[in-house]
Amino acid sequence: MVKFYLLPFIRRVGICRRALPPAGSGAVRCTAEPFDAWTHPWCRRRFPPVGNMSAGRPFLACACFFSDNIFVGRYGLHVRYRDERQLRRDYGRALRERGCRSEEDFGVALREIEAEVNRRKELIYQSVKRKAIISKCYKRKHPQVYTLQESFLSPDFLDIVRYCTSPDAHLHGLLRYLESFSEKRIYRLPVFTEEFCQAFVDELENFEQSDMPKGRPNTMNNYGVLLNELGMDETFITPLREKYLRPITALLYPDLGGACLDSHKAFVVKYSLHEDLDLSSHYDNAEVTLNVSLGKDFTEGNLYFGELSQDPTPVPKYIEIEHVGAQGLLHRGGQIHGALPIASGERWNLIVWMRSSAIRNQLCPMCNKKPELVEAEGFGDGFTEDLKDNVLGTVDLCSLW
Ligand SMILES: O=C(O)CCC(=O)C(=O)O
Ligand SMILES: [Fe+2]
Repeated sequence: MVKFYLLPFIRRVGICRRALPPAGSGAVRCTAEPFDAWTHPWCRRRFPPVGNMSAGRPFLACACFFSDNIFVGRYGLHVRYRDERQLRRDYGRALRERGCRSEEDFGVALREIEAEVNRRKELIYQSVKRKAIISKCYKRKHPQVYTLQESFLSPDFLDIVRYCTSPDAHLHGLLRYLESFSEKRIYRLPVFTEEFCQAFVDELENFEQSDMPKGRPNTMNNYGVLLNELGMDETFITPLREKYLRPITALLYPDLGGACLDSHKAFVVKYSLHEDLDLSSHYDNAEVTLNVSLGKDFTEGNLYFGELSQDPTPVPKYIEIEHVGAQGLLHRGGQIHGALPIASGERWNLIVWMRSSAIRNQLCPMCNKKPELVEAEGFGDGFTEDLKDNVLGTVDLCSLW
């Protein structure tokens, strides 16, 4: 495992809560984590503990985060960046075709890319700082929305979860409850109540209007809120994923680790006429994504979905899907997708990128290689040190959960 310079960073600000076990030490194998986990009502299987560890192992990131999938907004292009020469060689033509014609244009793009690489290198440190300030100084308007309660969830969603956790649940039975879109394994389901969505968006607007420090949700969305920085991970998103979503994804996406989605990155994206209007085509750093429409009032802004990133076709077939308030879409993270421009109003959507360490430890979905692991904070990018030498093995571990 590559030891990266992020750990000194983290230690310096005094927030490091763990030490990585020395490579190859028995500690990696430790699964004796106190399981205050969710227990499946019928099979009594226990799910991994809430928190930022997976079976006793800290979450990690892949080093490709600092060089791959860098989005050059002005040309709508994702690039891999090592140095200027490599950029000219690998992307000179694609950039020219997109309007980057002069040396001056190229210089501007290069500076944009370098700024993004530097932003990524500073990201953990900045995010930890923001989170600490928000937790100390931000005055919540609707404190109740920070802790998931069953009353926030649509009764139809609870029926679906009940079905999925019943002893004889199977995929075809579940599909009767969901709206399916083509063969792309995209499904619509009710998630929240309208009242919850309104209170949640009102809270997010209150935060947005405050003078608290704010990070960008991801490399492509400029507006919205990172929910871990707001303090919603442990009390809201983790129980939502573990107790409610995972029984559903276990049936829908068993091949993607749907039964063992053990971490996430959750954020809210916001589109309005004077901010972001749309979202370019991309795939998510996730095995499975949940996208819930929270409101407010808007027109247009549909999502579109193409092929899987690993199966590009010469003429990709896109389907367009409308947002339905308080309802969510589940899709594979690797499914190429984007959002069309809104024509009026404001659109807020909750996005949960759910990750399975058992799957991504084999292949990083962002660089398509065996991940080069680097230390990270919180859930990192959902990787863990490989258990391939462990007697449990990753597949067994997955089915244990
Ligand atoms: O705009 C949306 O609703 C989709 C956002 C999205 O795909 C993402 O942030 O990964
Ligand atoms: Fe996405």
